[in-house]
Amino acid sequence: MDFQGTLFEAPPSGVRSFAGLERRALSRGAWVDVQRTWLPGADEVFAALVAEVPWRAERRQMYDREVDVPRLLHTYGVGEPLPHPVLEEARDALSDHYLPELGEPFVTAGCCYYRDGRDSVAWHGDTIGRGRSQDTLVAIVSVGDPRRLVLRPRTGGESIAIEMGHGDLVVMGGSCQRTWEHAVPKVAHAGPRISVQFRPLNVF
Ligand SMILES: O=C(O)CCC(=O)C(=O)O
Ligand SMILES: [Fe+2]
Repeated sequence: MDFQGTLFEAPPSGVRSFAGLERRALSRGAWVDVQRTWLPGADEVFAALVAEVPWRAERRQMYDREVDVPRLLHTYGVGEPLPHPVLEEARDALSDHYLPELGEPFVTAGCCYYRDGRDSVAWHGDTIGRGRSQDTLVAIVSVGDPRRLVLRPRTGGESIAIEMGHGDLVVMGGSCQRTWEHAVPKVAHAGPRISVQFRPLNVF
């Protein structure tokens, strides 16, 4: 390798490049796409999200008591500006790239803040709304410490795990929300991680 070689290396790909996207077909028409280190400026995006998202803790009823949902949340609805311009570019690039399959744009951005390894989300599908009955896509951009996204078929069977690292893109597609479930399990040690999930209209 001569010195000049490094001068001609490809620049960081940015959100318009899906060249490294890898699709993994799951059963029953579900699939996941993974593109590592996709989001440029992931450090800056992480800092902007920590500082600017109006994070709220949710409570939910668990048997006879109310408990904290173990992560902080905020959702940006249709037309609401996102806390960093790169996230808007990312959403628009995803809308363009997946248009042939999805047939509509991504319009909302759900944000989740996992403060440490005790924060998590239990097994679920994003089935409030159309995900219950129709194929759809949910695109996740992850920043901060890596955490595992685990997926399992609803009918039973082996689960798979995908590590979501700083700047990675993971897209769940096809029947994934209704035929599979996903979770982010607790771990003994983890620093903060923020997930941004882009969804089309009426998918939650
Ligand atoms: O943390 C993640 O990336 C996944 C979050 C998730 O599945 C959800 O909020 O529906
Ligand atoms: Fe989900």
